Formats: sequence, structure tokens, C-alpha cells
Amino acid sequence: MSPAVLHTSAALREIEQRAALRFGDPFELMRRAGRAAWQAVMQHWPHAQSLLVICGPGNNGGDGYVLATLARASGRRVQVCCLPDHEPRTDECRRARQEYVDAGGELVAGDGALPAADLLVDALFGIGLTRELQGPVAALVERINALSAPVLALDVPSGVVADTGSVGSVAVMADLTLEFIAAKAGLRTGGARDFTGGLHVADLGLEPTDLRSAQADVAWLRAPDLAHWLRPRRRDSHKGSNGRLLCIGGDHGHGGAIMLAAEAALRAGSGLVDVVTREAHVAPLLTRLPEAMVHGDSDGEDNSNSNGDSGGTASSGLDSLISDASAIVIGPGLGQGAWGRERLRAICASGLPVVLDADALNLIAAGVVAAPANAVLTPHPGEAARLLQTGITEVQRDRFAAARAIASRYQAVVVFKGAGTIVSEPCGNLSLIDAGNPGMAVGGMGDVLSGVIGALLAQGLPLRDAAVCGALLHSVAADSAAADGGERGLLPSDLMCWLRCHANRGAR
Ligand SMILES: NC(=O)C1=CN([C@@H]2O[C@H](COP(=O)(O)OP(=O)(O)OC[C@H]3O[C@@H](n4cnc5c(N)ncnc54)[C@H](O)[C@@H]3O)[C@@H](O)[C@H]2O)[C@@H](O)CC1
Ligand SMILES: [K+]
Repeated sequence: MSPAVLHTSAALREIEQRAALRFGDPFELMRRAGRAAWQAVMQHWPHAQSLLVICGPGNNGGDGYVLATLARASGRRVQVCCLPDHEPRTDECRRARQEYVDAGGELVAGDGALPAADLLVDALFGIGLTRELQGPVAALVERINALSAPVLALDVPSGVVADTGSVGSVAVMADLTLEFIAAKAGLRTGGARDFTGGLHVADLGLEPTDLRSAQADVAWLRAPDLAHWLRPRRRDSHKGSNGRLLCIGGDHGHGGAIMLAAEAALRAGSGLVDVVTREAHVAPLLTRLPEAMVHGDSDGEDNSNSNGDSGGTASSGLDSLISDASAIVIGPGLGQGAWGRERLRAICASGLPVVLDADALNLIAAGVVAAPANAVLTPHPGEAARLLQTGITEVQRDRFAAARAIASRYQAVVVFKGAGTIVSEPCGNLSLIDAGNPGMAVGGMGDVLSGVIGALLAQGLPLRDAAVCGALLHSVAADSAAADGGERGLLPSDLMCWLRCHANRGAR
């Protein structure tokens, strides 16, 4: 089965043009869009007796006029509101408005007070938005958002950039966004997530074969996709056949981070987990996680303690742990001091698949250590900005472009965390993780993610698959944990039992 994909505006325009040619009438798709919108109104707001439809000058506005005509014909009280300089600018929009007016439809000026209605329909701008909303348009959107009636956005909430999910000064806050033809990548990441409300797709009767385009699309990963990677274990498997992950981190004062990564790795199925950390963290780590093999480094020199038999970790001890490992996670609580730097250098020379997180990313961004081959980088927006020597606002403005730029610059698979996590391969192929919730915005959540991805690398998944599957597993586990007790106050530790549960979903 080919994976689901998310589309860009360029792809949608290509698809629309081909479909219009096939239908022999450029108005047919708009007619279908308006009809789909009316069906959505009847399905979601069956008791709405009055509608206020706010129409812009392009084809998004045209969709609004078609909907208004249908709602009127069904006996609803309908008013269409439009700004003075939003007279139709396309043939289709002109035709849709004419049909509405010919049927006796009422128009009200959009620069005055908005009339009350049971439902607002946002048909101002769709994929044709070219700039930030300003002046009278921005004021109109602010008045829409101030009303208490629910809002249905057609195709895109006006003010949100469909390709990037970025939001300018203001945008319509919708309760539901009805996307036409196919799902859009930008509506599922970054700022857009606060404006779309629920997302529904109306395919307008196009077949999957109509949805091909020459444009690159984005792989769309949702919970059921986990089964693709998380196959049942072999019946005769033993701990050695499920990988050995080496987790390195936890300089003074940051012992919890590597503890979370190690526990998550065991819950995500790594057969064995070694931890290299500071001596002071050995006892608490073993108390919480006796399954881990913990190797402690004492201050200032290379001596170490170990509950195993591998000796010190700064030189020969670390070499021996590396040679036993199938994959490595380095960074959680690593710090940027000599202890962390030395270990990062040793890891980068190993050639093993490695997850770099937190201070490992900061050290690479600062040029202290060169990024290794075979790496998965897991930056949050602050780390992404440092890796690109730019600001957080810039990387968040186009998260897809930022993920691609990091992957290309460091020749690594990148998991760009945040609402709507994005995975980019060095070649630029993108995936979007359509799961997760704001409860994940808490310290330690990224440490869990690095442990999960490390565990999947240790179990033999290639870099991109481990990154995508790991990010999805992490988010799906967080969704289960949030469903269990709410988002606020969710702790990374709460994910552990859900990681195990979902890591076995594919096996059922
Ligand atoms: N092309 C097609 O075949 C179809 C298009 N459909 C609809 O058409 C939409 C795209 O239509 P358009 O390409 O006409 O674009 P839009 O209707 O999204 O908006 C374009 C118009 O808005 C103006 N504009 C853009 N940004 C602005 C800003 N910040 N402030 C003020 N004015 C601004 C532009 O100058 C242009 O006149 C889709 O989102 C969808 O809703 C649907 O009817 C389905 C079929
Ligand atoms: K809209």
C-alpha cells in the first residue's frame, strides 16, 4: 500500500487544472466545492438557521458564494459579506456571485459591524494568500474572531499560509476547516494548528489517480502507520538479537535526561541498554531502572565505576562499549564541558548509527565537533535555529524548509520537533507526523524521543525509518497518555507504558 501524502499548493493547482480540463468546465470544481461545504454545514451545524458568509475576491470567495446560494435555496437566512475592494477578480468567482445575486441573495458591506448569525463561513482567502493580512482585511478578521458563533473555514483559515502553516499578524480561528481536493501539508504543522480547528477533506469526487502531480509531496504519518515498521518479534529472538543501545549523557545536575532516554529505549524494545553518565547518577539510575547497565565517570579523570565489567568509559572502556553497541544516543543532559565534548568526539568517529540530541546538537552547531555520518538529529526550534545560525522566528516561519536545510547542511536525517513534527532526509524527502499534543511541551519529552529512535536503530531500522517510526510512536504514546489524564501536567514518564503498548500494536 502506498503511504498517504500531503500536498502543496503547487501540486493542488496542477491537479485542479487537469481536473478542470477533464470536466470541460472550469466552474465544475467550484460548484463541487460549494456543494461539499453545504454538506459540511448540514452535517456539523444542522440547527444553524442563519449563515454569514465572508467572501474574498478570488476562487475561495467563489466557493463561498456557491455555498451561500445553496444554503439560501434550502431556506436558511443567508448574508454574504464582502469588503468594498473584494469585488470578484476571477471568472469563476464572478459567475458564482452572479448566480447568488440572481437568486435574490443579499450582500452586506464588510467594513461595518458584522450581522449576527448562527454560523460564520470564512471564504476570504484559500491557497492564493500571498501576503500578511493588513488594513481593512486584518480588521475584518479580528471582527470575525471576536464573534461567538462557530466558524467554518473553506479550504484554509484565512491568514494561514497553506504551504508552511505560518500565520502572520492575524488569521481566522476556525472550528472546522474543510480542505478541498486533498490534505495540505502546511495546515498540520506550526502555528496553523491553533487556527484550523478540526480538519476534514472533501475530495470533490476526484479519484486517487487524479491526485498525481509533478510536485514533491510530504509523506503523511498517522497512528495506524506504526504497524508498517513494528512487526512481531521472531519467536526465537533473544536479548542480543534485539539490539544493544549505548546512551551517553547526564553531566552534573542533568542525570534525569539520560535516565528517561534509557527507560524509553527499553520500552521501545531495545534488547540491551548501556548508559554512560556521571558517577553520581549511577545509583539513582539503577534504583529506577535495574535493567540498564550503567557506567559512571568520576570527576576530572577517566576512572569509572561500573555495575558491569566494562571498566572506565573515557578511553578503552568507552571503546569497548562502542564496539558492543548496535546504535548510540548521545546528548540528553550531556552538557558542553570537556566531559561531554570528549565523548561526543569518540562517538562521531565510531561510524555507528547515532541519535544526536540536546547539547550534542549545540556542540555540532558551534562547530566544536563535526556531524557524523549515519546520524539522526532531533532539534527543537531553538536547536534548529542554532544549527542554521538563524533565529527561532525564521525556522518556525517555514518548518519544512528549515528541516530540509538542516538535513542538507549536516547530511543527516532530521527530526524537527514541535507541533506537527517534520522528518527530512538529506535528499529533501519530507514526512509529517500527524499525532501528538501540547501536553508534550514539557522538559524531558525530547529525551524520551531520542531513546525511542535509538532503540529502533538498535533493532535494525534504517535511519529514516527509525526517525519516522520513532517520532510517530512517541507522539501516539503521548496522545494515549493525554487521553488518559489530560494534557496539562503530562510527564515524559507517563509515556513509558504507552510506548510499550503501541510498540506492539503492529504485532497484534
Ligand atoms: N482553482 C480551482 O480549480 C479551484 C479552486 N478552489 C478554491 O480556490 C482557492 C484558490 O483560489 P485563488 O487562487 O483565486 O486564491 P484565493 O481565493 O485564495 O485568493 C486570491 C486573491 O486574494 C488576493 N490576496 C491574496 N493575499 C491577500 C492578502 N493578504 N490581502 C489581500 N488580498 C490578498 C489576491 O490578490 C487574489 O485576488 C482555493 O483555496 C479553493 O478554495 C475551489 O473552488 C476548488 C477548485
Ligand atoms: K478561507
